[in-house]
Amino acid sequence: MEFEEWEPVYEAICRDFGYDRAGDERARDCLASLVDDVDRSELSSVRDATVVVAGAGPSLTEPDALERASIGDVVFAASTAVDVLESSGVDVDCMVTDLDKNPDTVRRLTERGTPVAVHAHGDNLEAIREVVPDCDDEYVLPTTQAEPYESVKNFGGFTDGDRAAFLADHLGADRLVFVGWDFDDQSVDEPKARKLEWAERLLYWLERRRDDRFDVLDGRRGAIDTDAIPLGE
Ligand SMILES: Nc1ncnc2c1ncn2[C@@H]1O[C@H](COP(=O)(O)OP(=O)(O)OP(=O)(O)O)[C@@H](O)[C@H]1O
Ligand SMILES: Nc1nc2c(c(=O)[nH]1)N=C(CO)CN2
Ligand SMILES: [Mg+2]
Repeated sequence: MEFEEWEPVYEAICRDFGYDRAGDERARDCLASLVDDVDRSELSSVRDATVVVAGAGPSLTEPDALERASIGDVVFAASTAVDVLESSGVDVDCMVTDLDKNPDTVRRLTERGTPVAVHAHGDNLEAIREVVPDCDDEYVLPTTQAEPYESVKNFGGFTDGDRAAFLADHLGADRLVFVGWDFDDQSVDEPKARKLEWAERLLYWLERRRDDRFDVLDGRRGAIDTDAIPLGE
């Protein structure tokens, strides 16, 4: 996605959460100073593949979610969804994270050669400084929600899970299959519930860009009213 297309959505997110764009840019520049722009061919298997996009909602532990997770050619998992899947015997091909939950998993995956898309934003500068230097940076794919800069890319998306879907789309995935997504999770706090609202809105946007090649677990396809919550206006 070109930054010009993403920017109005980004501005709406910043307004909604009171994020400071300069803070996102500082974290992005720090990440750029830690990770070089190298060719990352290990994700080439995504092209034309069925990609499972795992969120870290409570339903991920249900047997039918784990069964669905094993039907994809490739598995992209957000944050702690990696630990849940791997403890159930489902291997993950790419992790997407802002480093706020399970840094040891991030280190372990890069050391074994599994790419981790590490997101820099205004509230995780310390985590970037702490975790990224310990990783095998050949397997760190640096991302930002601000304008891309040097090695740090912007594929679109906001929360760890929807960024995983935008990344898979960017890499040429054929079908996206969603597991572990609980938009109406009553156990989350208010800021997290608002993040999940954005995730839902952004996945609907992605769905419209992708036509049919989108498969949401619980029949939500097309059920989100974006007129009620305008995107980027
Ligand atoms: N019910 C849910 N609870 C948590 N995450 C969910 C849920 N449903 C889907 N997800 C997806 O799984 C991802 C889990 O990542 P994580 O819990 O680290 O959140 P995050 O995006 O870093 O936001 P936060 O700042 O609130 O932690 C979320 O980003 C979201 O996209
Ligand atoms: N500035 C800022 N940006 C974010 C934040 C956050 O807490 N602060 N959380 C996100 C969820 O992955 C994504 N982006
Ligand atoms: Mg996170």
